[in-house]
Amino acid sequence: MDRSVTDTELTLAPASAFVPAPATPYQGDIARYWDHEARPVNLRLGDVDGLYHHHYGIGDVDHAALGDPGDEAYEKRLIAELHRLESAQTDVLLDHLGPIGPGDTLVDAGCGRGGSMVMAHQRFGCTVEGVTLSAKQAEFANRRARELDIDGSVRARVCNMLGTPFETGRAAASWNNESSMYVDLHDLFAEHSRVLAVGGRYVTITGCWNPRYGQPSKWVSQINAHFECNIHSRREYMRAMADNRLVPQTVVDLTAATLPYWEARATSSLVTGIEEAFINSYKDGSFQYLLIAADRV
Ligand SMILES: C[S@@+](CC[C@H](N)C(=O)[O-])C[C@H]1O[C@@H](n2cnc3c(N)ncnc32)[C@H](O)[C@@H]1O
Ligand SMILES: CC(C)=CCC/C(C)=C/COP(=O)(O)OP(=O)(O)O
Ligand SMILES: [Mg+2]
Repeated sequence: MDRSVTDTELTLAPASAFVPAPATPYQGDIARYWDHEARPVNLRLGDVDGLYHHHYGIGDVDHAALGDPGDEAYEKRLIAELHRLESAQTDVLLDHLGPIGPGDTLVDAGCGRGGSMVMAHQRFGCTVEGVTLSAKQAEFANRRARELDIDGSVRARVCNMLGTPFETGRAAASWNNESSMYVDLHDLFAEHSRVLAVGGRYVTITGCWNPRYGQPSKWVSQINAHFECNIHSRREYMRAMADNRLVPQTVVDLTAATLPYWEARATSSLVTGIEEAFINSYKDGSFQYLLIAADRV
């Protein structure tokens, strides 16, 4: 396992005070990437209701709510609509966590600015522990939790998801929301398997390349270069889960459900230039947007 800090160090330090050294030079690059990230497509969407996401949306665009593209307020409505679809994505992930009660603890591996953690706490009343490589993201998530007065239940730490300080066998559920493409899947699932209670639930929503296409397409390579990540194949997910006592219970292909989000986003003023790669790779079958829910057995 790839540990960068000891349990004792994390127990003694307040959540935000201690920033461990990255376990690898790559992780240092990723920490810097997210420390400096401030794209309007993320901040302006988060400003809609204070839930800040770094993942994509699913579901149909409500064209009636959007109204006439010629209207002055159209762009504002489009931003609200894209944000609604991103929160809908989190809702679907949470739907697959199983029965969670207020006494339970959940783990968000690669928690970003914490939008999914807040939504999980608001739905279940439970404790949510998040980890991110970025000190800026952890500070942001913890500040939002304080503003919402839920900092007793929702906490982000700067920590490598491959070596967390969480107790073995305690978490009722854990997830990766678009964060598994930054790590080796065998190392990742070994750590989820360790922290989860037997019978606990693991859920990921992820983009993966489709082995039926053959190899990663040029669009998939473009997405990797854009985000400095390393998208895995669907087959790798299944194999690494099977090797780590995670048995897929549900696999949902969300590819068709995410296309309306991308097509709407491509028309907005907040485009980042990566929209074409997502749309083309989803359409040519080389890339899939999947939810996998697995039981820890
Ligand atoms: C695309 S963002 C997703 C954020 C969040 N899950 C969401 O849905 O808004 C990827 C996140 O993974 C985190 N990450 C990448 N590699 C990591 C690692 N080895 N340990 C912890 N976090 C990691 C990044 O710091 C970032 O917060
Ligand atoms: C599905 C895949 C392959 C995801 C890669 C991980 C990633 C960068 C997700 C979105 O983050 P973001 O919300 O910061 O990105 P953007 O700025 O494009 O909205
Ligand atoms: Mg985004």
